[in-house]
Amino acid sequence: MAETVFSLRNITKIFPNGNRALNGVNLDIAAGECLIIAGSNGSGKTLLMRILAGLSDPTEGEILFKNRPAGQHTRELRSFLGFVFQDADAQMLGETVAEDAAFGPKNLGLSAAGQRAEDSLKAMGLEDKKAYSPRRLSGGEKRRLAVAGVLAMGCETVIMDEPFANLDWPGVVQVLEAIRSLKEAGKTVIILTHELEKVLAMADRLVILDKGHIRGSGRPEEVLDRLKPEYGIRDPRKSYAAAGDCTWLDR
Ligand SMILES: Nc1ncnc2c1ncn2[C@@H]1O[C@H](COP(=O)(O)OP(=O)(O)OP(=O)(O)O)[C@@H](O)[C@H]1O
Repeated sequence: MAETVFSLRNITKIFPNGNRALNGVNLDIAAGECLIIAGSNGSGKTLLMRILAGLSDPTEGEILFKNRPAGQHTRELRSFLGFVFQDADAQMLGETVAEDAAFGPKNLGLSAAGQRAEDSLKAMGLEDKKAYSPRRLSGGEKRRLAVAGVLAMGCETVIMDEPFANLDWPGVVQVLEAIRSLKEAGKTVIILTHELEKVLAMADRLVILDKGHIRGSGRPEEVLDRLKPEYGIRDPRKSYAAAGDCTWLDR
């Protein structure tokens, strides 16, 4: 059994306006697993991962990083956990692709930031675009650049928030290739999405989040067998064509 790297214990988030966005969420994440957290818009996926990354505080609950309270290890956590945000443009900080990939390791004060950037750009198939402005990259390339940036920091865990948003098919394939290389490198990969059909084949485990509650967690097929229409997740094993598959439509 792989080592548990993160444990979220009883995480609850209540906003000042009374919105209970997360309700007693318990989740363990094992080293090297590829976990998909699926949920409809507003189910709490991003918030849960922002809390895991220390970017937002829970109202209640505890986050353990390697069995120790995460708050006491903020620096180690910063270089362990990389977040690829939904808006790839907001994450780009360099004038060139090479500069952008080197930004993270430089910021962490790591040695050989340029070499680290170069290696990670190669791993993401972007070595030919080093001199480009990041703005000139395609959507899929931008996401790969964001992954290269977290790899250059030496992150062992990569969270990807809606990595397929606004991508055409070649872009989707590029991101899937990036996920495959992360898996092959033994990284822990957490993917937040409502587009299960694109990425389910990569998953070791599927977690369903709905209105801030975990409704299922386990082997993808088993979790899908217990999907309820109100979770707002489409079972990717069903066809798009049959009206009978659209269980949430009034018939
Ligand atoms: N400052 C805030 N005040 C009140 N509610 C908030 C605030 N910020 C976020 N929320 C709520 O928290 C809930 C969870 O949002 P979150 O962004 O985590 O959803 P998500 O599952 O990632 O959705 P999406 O797929 O749209 O990105 C939403 O209902 C959102 O409206």
